[in-house]
Amino acid sequence: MSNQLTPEQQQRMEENRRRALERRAQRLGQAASLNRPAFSGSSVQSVQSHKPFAAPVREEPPVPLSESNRFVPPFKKNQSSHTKAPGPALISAAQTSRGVSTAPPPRKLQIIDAQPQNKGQHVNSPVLSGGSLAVKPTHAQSNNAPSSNSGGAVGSFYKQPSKSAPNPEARPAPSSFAKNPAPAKRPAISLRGKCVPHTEGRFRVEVGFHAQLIDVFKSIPSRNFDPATKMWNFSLEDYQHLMQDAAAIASVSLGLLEGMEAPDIEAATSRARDGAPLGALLRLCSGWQKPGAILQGQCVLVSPSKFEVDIGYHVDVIAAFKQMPTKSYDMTTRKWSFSLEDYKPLMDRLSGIAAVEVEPLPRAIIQAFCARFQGPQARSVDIPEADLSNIDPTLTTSLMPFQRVGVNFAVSKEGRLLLADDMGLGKTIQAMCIAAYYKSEWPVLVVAPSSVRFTWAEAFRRWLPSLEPDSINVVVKAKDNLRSGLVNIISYDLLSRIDKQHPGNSFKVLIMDESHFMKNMKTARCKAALPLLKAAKRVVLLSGTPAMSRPAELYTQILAVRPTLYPRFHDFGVRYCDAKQMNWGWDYSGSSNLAELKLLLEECLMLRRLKSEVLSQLPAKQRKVVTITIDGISNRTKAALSAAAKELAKGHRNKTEEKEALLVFYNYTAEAKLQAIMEYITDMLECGREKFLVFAHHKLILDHITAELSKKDVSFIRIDGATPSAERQLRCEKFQHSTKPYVAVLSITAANMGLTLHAADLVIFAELFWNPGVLIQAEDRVHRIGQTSNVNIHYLVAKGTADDHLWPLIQEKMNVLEQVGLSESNLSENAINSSFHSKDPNQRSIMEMFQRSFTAEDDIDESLLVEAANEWDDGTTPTVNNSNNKSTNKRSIGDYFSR
Ligand SMILES: Nc1ncnc2c1ncn2[C@@H]1O[C@H](COP(=O)(O)OP(=O)(O)OP(=O)(O)O)[C@@H](O)[C@H]1O
Repeated sequence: MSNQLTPEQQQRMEENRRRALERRAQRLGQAASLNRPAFSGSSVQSVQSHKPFAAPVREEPPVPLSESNRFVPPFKKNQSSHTKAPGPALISAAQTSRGVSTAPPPRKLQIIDAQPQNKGQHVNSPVLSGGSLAVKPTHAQSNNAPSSNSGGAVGSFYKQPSKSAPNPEARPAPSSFAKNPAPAKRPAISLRGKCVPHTEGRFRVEVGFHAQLIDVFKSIPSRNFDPATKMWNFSLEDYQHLMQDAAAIASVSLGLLEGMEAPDIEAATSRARDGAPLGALLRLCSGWQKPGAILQGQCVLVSPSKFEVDIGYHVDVIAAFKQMPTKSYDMTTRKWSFSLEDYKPLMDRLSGIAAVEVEPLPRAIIQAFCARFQGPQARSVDIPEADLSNIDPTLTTSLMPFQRVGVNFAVSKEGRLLLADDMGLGKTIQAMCIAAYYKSEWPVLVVAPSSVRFTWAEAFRRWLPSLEPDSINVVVKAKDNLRSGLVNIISYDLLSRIDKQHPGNSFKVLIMDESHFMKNMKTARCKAALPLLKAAKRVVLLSGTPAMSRPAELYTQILAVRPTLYPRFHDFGVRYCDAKQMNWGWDYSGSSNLAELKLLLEECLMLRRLKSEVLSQLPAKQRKVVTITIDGISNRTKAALSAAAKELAKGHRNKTEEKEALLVFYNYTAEAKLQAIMEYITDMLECGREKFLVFAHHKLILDHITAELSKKDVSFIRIDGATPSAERQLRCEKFQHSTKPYVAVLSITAANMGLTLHAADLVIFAELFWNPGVLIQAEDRVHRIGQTSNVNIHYLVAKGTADDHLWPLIQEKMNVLEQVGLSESNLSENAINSSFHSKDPNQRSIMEMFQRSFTAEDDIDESLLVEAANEWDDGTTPTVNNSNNKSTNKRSIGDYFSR
């Protein structure tokens, strides 16, 4: 690509430069008129005069503000200092700390650069250049990074630094975290700025251009750039976050916002150690390439406290290794590893060997594990127990020990995490508890696959009974209000049709269920979630399978939780996706350094427990009610369903008629659930459930599922009444031994016994059946000897259908079976769904009718039932009142039961 600028470009640059100079002159003029120092690169502070994070040394006179632009901070803690402040002018941060406020003394963020900027460098030009880094196939690819969008699917999640932006890796690393910077190396602050009140609830940063600072701005969720003033403004919520990140830029000093607490940089950096301050460690991340090197190697983190140097043989390298006190050589892998406390001394030695180039640990790793570089005395602290006393005891007392650990982890990460527990480990209850911990910041938004929206609503009702039922808002139409409830639940698909930019549509607490739905930045789902993620303070991502095939799929989720960890996808891709430059661009489909990635995720944002790890805490069978919706059904089915319900509510002359009416209702229920059932199965597949069983009763449903699976090219077996006995075993074997995703589509009545399918641990009941004994037998196709996991049973239950009556009936009968020891898990404990306990006397009587009609002693001949269902499926709709309106050539349902 040519470096020549066109005359047009040159003219534009010149104009920009002129404008920038004008702006700067204006600022200097304003500053002079306020009788205070201007933000200038020339006002270099004496390095002797301060320590990082010590009380400010630069005394700024009060900034006069008029009454109209007086800023009232939202934090009670400091408000007194303002309300008591005399006169129209606000007192400065320094004065506040000294005189009035009880808050800890605010500190001026002054950062020391190891390598001072060029004197005379203009504040409006990028402070540091990208450097001239050698591009090598393995290590130096990031210097050849593509522009923001070349990150493929994920390149533009949070706006990435543009190609022209200097590479932050190539700049001297900040030393803001140094406790005792070496005096000789202390740098100059080249750019000063300050935070001032903006509109209500926001502040802006008045500062000149600094590429690295712009990167920080762009990583702040609530950022907004005002083109008129050319200034960035942010929500006060992000103040601490921004100031902490800005503090890491050595050459920048930002004045505190009046009335705000000083950012807790000390806490963030207290882990940095004397021997290897973070700044010094971060400096190793840049400038490590050696154009003349003949041997290349790489440092890789291999445990939270150890790193390995992957490099070929070189006598000087081995000599350097041998001098390290914590050295360890693995004879099998032939690799040397060291404790992190030896990282800096070793890297210093290796950098002195001209022929050898060793890629350092990435910046993200250094920041995440900074405490571990301090040596054995500074190993990680236990995660503290979160105070859950303000949360409904129904929820907190039910948490299993590992779930409590999950909540503690989330709180220790300030409500931003990826909870990646194995399926069925209760991510829902943990997420609700985490959200409830931050209840003062509600309303909360839950984004979930559409098939489980109502299940979420039920879960909130069940576990947080103190919530008013009408405070739970399930958004079903694009024009519905997204914030009408305290708890709001919406599907990913609907989200993409709602105006997220609407100021009223942002949430501080966000739960994204099945967050791998966002794995591809290009999808509408991901784009829809983006503005919400940027604005949220607490982000709880839930997924049992955050990445299904490659690490690149994790990127958007990492960015959603920790935007500053890997702000550029390309850097992530080079380290963990084995990025390769092809003719057509970069290929990020590979994987590399996976063990290190796992360590990084676990340290910073991810918690994942496998069933095998917590098996002793789990019941052997875990049943779950999945509330599905039949909203999308045709008017014809809707009308038929309600006619069937009405017919059932009428008195009936005899038992046969009663049964017939019930079965008609049951049959129409099958029709109504068809679409939602398939939607749920599709979601399960998309969530990475590889092998599972789906039981249904109606041929209509079995046919529909198998047809749809064929269309999706998903392998399946089907066993129903028409499957010859010899064939059954073969099909089971096929399912058991297959290594690819497989679904077993089974008839409740024809495949509930005699089959072993324990290669799966998930059973979905697409339909209910009135005989719980049959259901338990069906469940036991996976829950049997040979099963090494606990099994999950999902019952799909649709409101407004026969399920309303069948489900309580099943629950009651299962409880009876459980009491006599015939059902292993207590359904009322594990799968209770209070809204299905109908108090409506009319519904109750229908349920009793079901109970009466299908009691054990009067059990229906299953084959007749199947035949009846088949008849229905064949398109002959039996009439409710068979005596008046009987089909001439087909028997009605009533015929099957009149004996
Ligand atoms: N502490 C608990 N006490 C009682 N029931 C629980 C508890 N934790 C989870 N469950 C039940 O276990 C079932 C599975 O929980 P949940 O659906 O939250 O799992 P999950 O991790 O989200 O699974 P998936 O990844 O399949 O969605 C649900 O019926 C839930 O109510």
